[in-house]
Amino acid sequence: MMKIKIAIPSKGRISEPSINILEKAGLGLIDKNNRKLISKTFNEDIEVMFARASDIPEFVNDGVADMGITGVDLINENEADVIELLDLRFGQTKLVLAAPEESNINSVDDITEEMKVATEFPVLTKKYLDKKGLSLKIVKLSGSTEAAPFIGIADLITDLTSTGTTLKMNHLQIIDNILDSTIKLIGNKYSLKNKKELIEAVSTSIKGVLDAERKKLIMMNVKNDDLDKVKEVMPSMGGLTISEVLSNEKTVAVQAVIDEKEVFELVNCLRNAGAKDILVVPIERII
Ligand SMILES: Nc1ncnc2c1ncn2[C@@H]1O[C@H](COP(=O)(O)OP(=O)(O)OP(=O)(O)O)[C@@H](O)[C@H]1O
Ligand SMILES: O=P(O)(O)OC[C@H]1O[C@H](OP(=O)(O)OP(=O)(O)O)[C@H](O)[C@@H]1O
Ligand SMILES: [Mg+2]
Repeated sequence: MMKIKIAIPSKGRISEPSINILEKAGLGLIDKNNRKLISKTFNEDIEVMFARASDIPEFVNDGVADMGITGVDLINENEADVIELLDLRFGQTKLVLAAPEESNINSVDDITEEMKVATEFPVLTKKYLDKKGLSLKIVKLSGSTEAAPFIGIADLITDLTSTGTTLKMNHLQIIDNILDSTIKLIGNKYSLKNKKELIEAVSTSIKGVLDAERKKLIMMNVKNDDLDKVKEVMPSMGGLTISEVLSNEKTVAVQAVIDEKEVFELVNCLRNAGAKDILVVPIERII
């Protein structure tokens, strides 16, 4: 019987969201708390392997794992030849080139060849510098890159930023954008052929979770006399389900899937149109 392994980050900021999305997709982890490297899931053909986010691109490239969850920054830094299956819509960040605010580097044009750049991303940084026709020395670090200019080991850095707080706290300013990154579900090229069905099943389930995140199920009771008014204010997407409620007054139950952005306004309109017992319910998956 075919089995697949999905590599997910064992720690760090993208570990928990990765586990959550698998759980919502129906792939709850059975051994997630006992520090095992491999966990079974609710599906006996699908296992999860815990790894560092930075190792996952290579593991999926090499087929150690059939699928994986990791960032675009790390996929590109490792030059992994993997298939991108889904954008998981979290971990938005940018790789930027930055210099001390109090320096005379205000744009790429101010960079000179004797300068050094510190980074956790030497491959992406080298490619970027090559494109700009610059051949600076790259100092490879494995964290706290923002401190490099102030301890005198580099003039510039490239690092990830999302809120911008870390750059600001370290008195650094952005000189250029190098890469936009989010977290992706990726697949091994060969597994995608040999284990197509299982991989597609995982991918479809996770896509269902993502689709559901922005939707709500809305349910209400409506007297027959008010039904036309209610129908008028409901958005047409996907159609309404209308079923008879057994009660003295002629009443129906109406339900529909709506965009979460519409909820606030719609609930008010529905009340004014005569809807009663309005329920707004989260949806786990839409397949
Ligand atoms: N500040 C950030 N905001 C959003 N996403 C980020 C940020 N920093 C990193 N990421 C994304 O998270 C991925 C994993 O980061 P990383 O492995 O560094 O985990 P971490 O949470 O920073 O833990 P660690 O303490 O091990 O560095 C990165 O490759 C990147 O895609
Ligand atoms: O723009 P911000 O929201 O401030 O985020 C940027 C910071 O987040 C990451 O560091 P992380 O917290 O992962 O620490 P690390 O350097 O130990 O990886 C990144 O390396 C930056 O330092
Ligand atoms: Mg980090």
